[in-house]
Amino acid sequence: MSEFPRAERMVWRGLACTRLGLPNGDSAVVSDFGAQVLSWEAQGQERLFLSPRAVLDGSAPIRGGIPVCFPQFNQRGPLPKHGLVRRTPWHYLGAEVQEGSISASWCWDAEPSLHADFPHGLRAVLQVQLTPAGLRVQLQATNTGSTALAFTGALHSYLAVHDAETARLQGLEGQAFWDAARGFVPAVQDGSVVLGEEVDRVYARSRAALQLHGRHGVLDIAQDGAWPETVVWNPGPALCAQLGDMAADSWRQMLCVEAALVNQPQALAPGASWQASQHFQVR
Ligand SMILES: O=P(O)(O)OC[C@H]1O[C@@H](O)[C@H](O)[C@@H](O)[C@@H]1O
Repeated sequence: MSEFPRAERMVWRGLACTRLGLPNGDSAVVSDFGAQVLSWEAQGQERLFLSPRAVLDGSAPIRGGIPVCFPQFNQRGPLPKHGLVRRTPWHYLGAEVQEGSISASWCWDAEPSLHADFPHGLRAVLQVQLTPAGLRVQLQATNTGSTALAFTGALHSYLAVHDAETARLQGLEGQAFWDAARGFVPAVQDGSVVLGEEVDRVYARSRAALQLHGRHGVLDIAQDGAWPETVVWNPGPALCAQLGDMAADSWRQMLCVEAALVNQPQALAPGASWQASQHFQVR
């Protein structure tokens, strides 16, 4: 803890990271690998899930925290699942103190030669801002090449759940969705989302913040309109048992609530930029 907001470069569980800290004790740890937030502590509680079996040696995407899926969501295109940037180091740009808060940024650059299926110039910048009891993550994309491109993506936030029996996600009631775990059949959300069976749903974004209710209070989850969809994912016990980087009961400890761009790829003309953020606030 220190008197002022501060950013510290460090090695955290073997990974080059930046730790952001506030005078009230809140902190966030962000890895250069994937520009991935790995920990966010607010009001003395860890708010993100990081799998006890996460691979942290740079050989695979990290299971937990806030992976950045970009420039492709899931398997909706020819690139590796969830895109290129979650499996590679980003360049740390530095940190900036604002009144009562601190933010840090990372960038990732693609040249047309980077990947045969993505022959474009693209720059991604991720900014992570820590505020009292809050965390804002913003992704910016700029077409730095000479050809038009289109992308999909997500901030794949793994939120910590401390009591699977009573945890519930509110705020999606009445929203249209389809569930990849149930044959992609269009449906409308009835009531809260609870943990149990696998859910792999893509919802139309809700204008109002969602609320994750749990043992440690309520977490408000908001995303701006440039993320048109919200993905809610929990593998449930059967799929979780097949995931080598999850413990058998990890599905009971997390719920992914992802700010996403899935259904309609975003076009970017040469020189054009796009940006969108997701915001978490403990009540
Ligand atoms: O195991 P991965 O590649 O990190 O993906 C996890 C999940 O990510 C979600 O965003 C997808 O909707 C799921 O279909 C997918 O299984």
